[in-house]
Amino acid sequence: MARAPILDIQGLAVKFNGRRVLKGIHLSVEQGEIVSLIGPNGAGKTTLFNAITGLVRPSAGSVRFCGEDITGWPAHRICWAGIARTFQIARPFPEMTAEENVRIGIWFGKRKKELPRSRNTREEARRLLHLVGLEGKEETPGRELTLSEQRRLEVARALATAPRLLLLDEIAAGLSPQAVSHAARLVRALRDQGTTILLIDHFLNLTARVSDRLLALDQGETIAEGSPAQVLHHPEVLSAYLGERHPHTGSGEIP
Ligand SMILES: Nc1ncnc2c1ncn2[C@@H]1O[C@H](COP(=O)(O)OP(=O)(O)OP(=O)(O)O)[C@@H](O)[C@H]1O
Repeated sequence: MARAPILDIQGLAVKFNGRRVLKGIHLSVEQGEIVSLIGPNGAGKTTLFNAITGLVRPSAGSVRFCGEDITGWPAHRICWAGIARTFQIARPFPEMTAEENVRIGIWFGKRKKELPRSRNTREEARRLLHLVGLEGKEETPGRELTLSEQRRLEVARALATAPRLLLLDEIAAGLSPQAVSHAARLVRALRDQGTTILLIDHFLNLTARVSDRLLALDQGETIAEGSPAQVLHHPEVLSAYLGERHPHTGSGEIP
């Protein structure tokens, strides 16, 4: 029997004040896949993340995770079920050290009791900081980290809840080419360790490098789905980005 997809979204719709912001999205993600959501400003990418993670309640449709219907569950229960996310604007606790920020995630994710006796929360936090490339920054307060480091800290904090599905919101936006390469390596390494990944990548920095599959949204609807090569050359995707006059280049070109 075929295994159920890890994430199965059917006909998902979200309204804000009567305005339809997501209009019946379908998306199925298999265990171990890296899938990117792309689309111009206001397409509905973050709203889709919010609906999956319980921050907004869908007006129609369903979200199933590992075969279980999690539609409308509160955010903390969805996190405990195994879905973690980062936010577009990283907000580490500014006065806490990087290590303390990650330990909070371990406590929140209720994982302490699952850790092997030999590994306490401090060691686990350090392992995760090392994994995201923040070794040497363990004692640095959140407010003193660079933008790129704060994003990596967000990823470590999300990983601290031991997710099976990780949702990464614009982790490569505004980063240097070197930091984008680091983010790409990190995403692939996380997948290789068994985490399924859904990315939002408005600026298309990571899309072609890491994704198995893309879902392109525009004005709350799916306009294309398929391999990066198929979707990035799809006429509706080109026209959605051109219509926006891409903010990266100002020229309307997809970078
Ligand atoms: N809480 C809210 N209340 C009302 N409208 C909202 C709310 N959140 C999002 N919207 C609207 O929903 C639409 C989709 O927004 P969303 O943030 O999901 O787009 P996006 O694709 O993530 O865009 P961006 O790339 O700019 O982050 C936009 O028109 C936005 O103004």
